[in-house]
Amino acid sequence: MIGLARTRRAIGTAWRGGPANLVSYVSLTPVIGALPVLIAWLTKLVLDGLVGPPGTAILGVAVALAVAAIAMALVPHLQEYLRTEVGRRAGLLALDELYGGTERLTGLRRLEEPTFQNTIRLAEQAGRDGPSRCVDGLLGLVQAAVLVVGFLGALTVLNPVLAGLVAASGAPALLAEVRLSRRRATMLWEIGPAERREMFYAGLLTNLSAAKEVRLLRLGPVFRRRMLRELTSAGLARRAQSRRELRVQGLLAGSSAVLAGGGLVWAVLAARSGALTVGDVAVFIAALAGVQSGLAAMVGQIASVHQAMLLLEHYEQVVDCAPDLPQPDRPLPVPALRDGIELRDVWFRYGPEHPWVLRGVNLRIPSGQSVALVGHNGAGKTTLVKLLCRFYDPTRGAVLWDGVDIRELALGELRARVGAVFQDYMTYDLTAAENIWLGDVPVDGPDDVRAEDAGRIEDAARRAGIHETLRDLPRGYGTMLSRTFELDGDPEDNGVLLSGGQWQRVAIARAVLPPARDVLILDEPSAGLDAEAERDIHLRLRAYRAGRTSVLISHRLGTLRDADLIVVLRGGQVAESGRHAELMAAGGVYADLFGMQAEGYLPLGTSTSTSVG
Ligand SMILES: Nc1ncnc2c1ncn2[C@@H]1O[C@H](COP(=O)(O)OP(=O)(O)OP(=O)(O)O)[C@@H](O)[C@H]1O
Repeated sequence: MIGLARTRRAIGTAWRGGPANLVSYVSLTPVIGALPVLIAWLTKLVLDGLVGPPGTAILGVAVALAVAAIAMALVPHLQEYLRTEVGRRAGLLALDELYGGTERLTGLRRLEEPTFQNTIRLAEQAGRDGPSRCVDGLLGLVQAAVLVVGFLGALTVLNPVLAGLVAASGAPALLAEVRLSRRRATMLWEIGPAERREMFYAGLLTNLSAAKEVRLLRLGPVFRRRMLRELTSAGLARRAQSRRELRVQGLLAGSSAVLAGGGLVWAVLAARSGALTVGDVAVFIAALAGVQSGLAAMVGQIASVHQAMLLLEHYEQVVDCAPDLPQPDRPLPVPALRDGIELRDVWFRYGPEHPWVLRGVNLRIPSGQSVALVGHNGAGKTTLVKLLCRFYDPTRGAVLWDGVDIRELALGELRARVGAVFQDYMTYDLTAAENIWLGDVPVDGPDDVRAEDAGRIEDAARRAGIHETLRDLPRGYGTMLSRTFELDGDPEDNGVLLSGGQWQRVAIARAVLPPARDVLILDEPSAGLDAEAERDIHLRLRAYRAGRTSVLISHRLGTLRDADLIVVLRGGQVAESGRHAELMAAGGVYADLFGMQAEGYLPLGTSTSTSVG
């Protein structure tokens, strides 16, 4: 049943890719199957005519044979063109569907599962050629079946026993091939992790972003050896499979050859005794070879369809995957934030096997105010803001938007109201303008920057203090910020690389491009900036944030002094909260951390107790 549904789906994809191509491809298939049978019979008639009594009319048969031979020479090329065209278009649709499926995964959890990554890799493989392999296999099966039936008919006329034997020899071959293909699909799944690791190590050897460390730490040899180790282990599994196939297919081919040899001897002896004509011998030889090769092709196609089906299972797992974040039947619209966001007794861990990161956090982020999150590394600050964006749902408790649980809200609308610069922001191998423009791309809008976007892109760059730098690049905002791709295929244009701080400003420009986000999250927005630039960006962002709700994370506590509320996370809970002066007066964790940082800026031997606060 599943196989039927999968076949229907594969054919449906090929049909949607181009019905005319598919119909032509299908129509040619039985023709190609029948042509060799026709040619063999016409050959027999010509041969019998030649050795028969003088005056037998063979010209018409000879012309028909020539036409059939010409068709046999040309039609397969046309079929091959149609086959690849159907495959190309079906692959395009299937991949579109596949990545559409991954878009339904609005959270991060599934993407963090290694098994799901393996599934995606095989699904991509299956999406690229699975539907076309299915269609090719089915049509190949029809083509081979026409050939087999035609020749089997001829063989039955000449030697019914041998015809029966040859036909029966197909059954064990079919069983063996289906088992082999199942084994092959399992092997592909099993070597998936090794192949992904192999690609990872190979990538490290050539990635620009890894190049500095790889060279300085001379990691090339270790990564190369690890890559080879993974490749070898995958290769061993592939070799075991190849050997298995060699054994089985060798045995099958050997028994076919013995059968064919026996048949040939019989035909020659029968011709000697006058039971067969020369033409009969010719058609017998062609029929024997035709039935055997047709059966082998049928078995091969069945195995190929079977394997494509097994791989399409991974494809379906991705395309039909349920959303990783439950969606309400009727999501509520997300109005502009009026009151504030509240975390109510939020508990969170990344999985049942992981430790708790947040343990009953209660926190209010009032609308229009700036809230700073402070805490040691791993305290859960980034995790908390990821929950605000609903990349994950709390394990217990709730995040409320103006009193409504964000699980009840339309996720797209919620995210449209939240802007963020994460610690691990993206650096896109695209132009400067595109790197900023990506901050506000309408879902159904154009795929490229338009001339009229230039003004707001520059405004955002100005707000992030990066306008002059981008303007002065060789091609201004049209300069490629990458050495990986050239601009418009121009080999002369290598693009430029920005410094870490400059990239950070580009990421900030991307976040502040939209006219108004209700909430702005800045996770270490100035970590890569020098002191002057840090002050500059904070002044700019303060002006931009004025009156908006913002959540700031920074280890440089000086930049958080003016926040309306400073929240210290410790042990997965809110350890203390208040304004800077209150927390300093309380003398708790924040005061300690602030004091330690301030000490670093004082002359050696000076105490902070009297100097900061
Ligand atoms: N995707 C993840 N899967 C499993 N554990 C994670 C994941 N992301 C973070 N963690 C763990 O959760 C804890 C909190 O991480 P988080 O990034 O929230 O800390 P943070 O306070 O932002 O730290 P930092 O100041 O270093 O940025 C850490 O122990 C981390 O190892």
